[in-house]
Amino acid sequence: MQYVSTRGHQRLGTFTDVLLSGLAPDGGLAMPEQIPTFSAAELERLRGLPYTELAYEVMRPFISDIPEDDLRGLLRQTYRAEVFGSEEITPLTALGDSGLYLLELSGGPSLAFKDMAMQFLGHAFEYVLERDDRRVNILGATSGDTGSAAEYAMLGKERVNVFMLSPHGRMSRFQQAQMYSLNEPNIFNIAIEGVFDDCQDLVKAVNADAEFKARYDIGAVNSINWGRVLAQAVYYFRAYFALGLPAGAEADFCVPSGNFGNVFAGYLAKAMGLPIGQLMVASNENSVLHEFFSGGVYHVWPAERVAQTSSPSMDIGKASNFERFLYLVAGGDAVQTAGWWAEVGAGRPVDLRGTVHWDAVAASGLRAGRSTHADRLATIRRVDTEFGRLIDPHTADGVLVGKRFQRPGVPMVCLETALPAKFGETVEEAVGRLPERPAQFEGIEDRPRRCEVLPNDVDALKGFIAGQLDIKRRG
Ligand SMILES: Cc1ncc(COP(=O)(O)O)c(C=O)c1O
Ligand SMILES: N[C@@H](CCOP(=O)(O)O)C(=O)O
Repeated sequence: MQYVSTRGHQRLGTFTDVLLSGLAPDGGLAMPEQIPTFSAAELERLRGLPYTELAYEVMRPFISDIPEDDLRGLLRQTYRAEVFGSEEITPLTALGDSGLYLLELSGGPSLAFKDMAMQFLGHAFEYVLERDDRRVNILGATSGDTGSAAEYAMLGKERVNVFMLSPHGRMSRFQQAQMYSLNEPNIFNIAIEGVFDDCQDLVKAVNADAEFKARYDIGAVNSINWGRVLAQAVYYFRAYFALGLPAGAEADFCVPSGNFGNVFAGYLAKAMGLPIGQLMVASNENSVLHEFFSGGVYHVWPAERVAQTSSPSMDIGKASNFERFLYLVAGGDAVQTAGWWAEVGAGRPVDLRGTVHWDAVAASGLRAGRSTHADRLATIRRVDTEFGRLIDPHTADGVLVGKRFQRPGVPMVCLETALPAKFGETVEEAVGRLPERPAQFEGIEDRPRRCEVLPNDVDALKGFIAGQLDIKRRG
């Protein structure tokens, strides 16, 4: 399978090439040249497979440059009960007989769904770097969960350094502590004076400097990395089969969304033939995606408009992966996508109303809803009271929107994207008690912190990266 850029049909190589390179040289995102599909009979063959086997079947068509046995080995190394807390890896739990289900994705080391793909990336990076005798310096941006998942996945990996940008003071105390308390020679935490979108723009700006990128072997672990999206698609298949529906029957999914990576992975599963009906995008108060799906205009929000909310990982005004979705809406027309992103880059709206593209959006099954702080608290409280289940604020955004858009007789699977322990303050506000936290995280907020605060300035960031790598090189 070959990959191309969303902005120019530039050939980017095979899976391991795009795994290591992150953004395309033209600023676009990597997409497979075509999306392989499963027939109804093939889908039936996947029903009941253990997680690693299912992951192999879903991912294999996209990965032509890792031998079959090696890929199976990487997946077995990744998806283990000891790492994800259960043999099922992603258990599906019915919320009573409400027709709502929780897909549990947060049993991994950092207590958020990001581990599902990031653990795979950790093993895959190590495999490819050893095979090719290379090193990579990962530059990432986080609004709270990608950062810790990436750092836990890359801890102690000899050929990898992680430089992780986070918005200064905008994550939960637990999230900050998870990252900043690490004291490892290959992990560098950098708090940027800005919002998540500023952090992500810095990542893109560094990637746009081809000379710097090549000299310092810059790589990516955000969902701009195709490996993330691909590994995330697997659990949609898993959840669908766990519902035990008759062949071909539809299920709906609701996905708490910020950077549009998770829900795009669901769209990929749907495009591969999984019978997903509605795919709900649940936003918080930063409802730029809701604006698009309800009105047809995509107009990114400037940093000043992005509010600090109680589902902070979704405080995003410019959703990276949305570019992949619009590329598919345009039928893989990279020139059209590049045109739209020139508008986005200039801060202007992309208006699809009345166009064939808007018809394609309507046919995609994606819909959106949004939630507020009060909704979030009420949903956490209701799910606790009615179903005896404590959920985190992001999952609550999803459950609220999922319930709103439920169709009679069609199961609605809500993705649980983090454990409540990460957001104790908000959960306590909702139900009057703190959530349980795993023993290894007791007192984490009191541990010493290691984090560099930098201005929102690309040259300052490049200087920091170059300086730290020089120090390491000199030993
Ligand atoms: C807990 C949680 N929920 C939801 C999201 C939104 O997911 P995505 O950015 O893939 O849309 C994130 C961050 O990505 C998150 O950390
Ligand atoms: N919410 C994310 C933001 C980054 O998303 P990604 O999926 O593109 O890595 C976070 O928690 O960091």
